[in-house]
Amino acid sequence: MPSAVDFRQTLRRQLRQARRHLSTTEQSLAAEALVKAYQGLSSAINISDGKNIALYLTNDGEISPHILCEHLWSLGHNIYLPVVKEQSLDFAHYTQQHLDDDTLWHENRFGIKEPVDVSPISGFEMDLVFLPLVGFDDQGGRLGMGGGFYDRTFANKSEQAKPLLIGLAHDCQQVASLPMESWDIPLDVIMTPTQLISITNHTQTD
Ligand SMILES: Nc1nc2c(c(=O)[nH]1)N(C=O)[C@@H](CNc1ccc(C(=O)N[C@@H](CCC(=O)O)C(=O)O)cc1)CN2
Ligand SMILES: Nc1ncnc2c1ncn2[C@@H]1O[C@H](COP(=O)(O)OP(=O)(O)OP(=O)(O)O)[C@@H](O)[C@H]1O
Repeated sequence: MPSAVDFRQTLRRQLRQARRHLSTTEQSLAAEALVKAYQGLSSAINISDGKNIALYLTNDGEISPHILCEHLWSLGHNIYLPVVKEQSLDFAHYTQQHLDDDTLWHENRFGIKEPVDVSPISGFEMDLVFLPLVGFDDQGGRLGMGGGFYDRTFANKSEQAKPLLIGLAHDCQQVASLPMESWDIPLDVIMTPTQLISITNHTQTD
């Protein structure tokens, strides 16, 4: 019988392939649809101005938060991107200046760009964290790239405490049920181009 680890690896390979095979048009429409999904979220919970919000730069066919990012900047939120440490993540401030200045960036060991920031801050200083993912289920289960970075970063988070963890995904990344491991931190919300799935009870972010 295949082990749970083998099962996660097989699923990871299949779901990564599925998202990489989406067309450029499908990717653009999906990125745009996230703004609508976010508007649904912010009308359901109270997200006041000037929040600290973590996004990510798209990689390997992930749904792109770049249009959502422009929207959040326009609302006056502070945007952060993950910075890979040894085994977990800190978050670096990301501003519109980064869009046209290559010197403000460097590449991490996975070839993903990170803002150069001498004092990135802890994930617990975020109000909302949008997480990339490979697979999800409707119970808040998340399968990531396999590094355990987000799980370690939020390992001591109690339910209800900030930040609100929101998985972003294409619809083709949904699976019926993911086997949860002891270290897996469940998502509070999942946003796809067509769904806003709320797992925990949250009425506001402050
Ligand atoms: N866009 C994005 N940023 C992210 C993550 C992510 O999943 N997506 N992470 C989520 O934790 C962290 C980085 N973890 C990652 C783990 C593996 C790979 C990856 O592409 N692995 C390749 C091998 C690349 C290499 O070693 O050079 C692979 O498995 O094919 C990327 C990011 C922080 N930033
Ligand atoms: N809190 C933790 N403490 C110690 N090890 C952990 C913790 N969280 C995860 N790990 C380890 O990280 C490894 C990868 O975990 P997992 O497969 O759940 O990563 P992932 O969620 O897919 O990755 P990512 O969050 O980077 O996208 C596991 O082998 C697990 O042992």
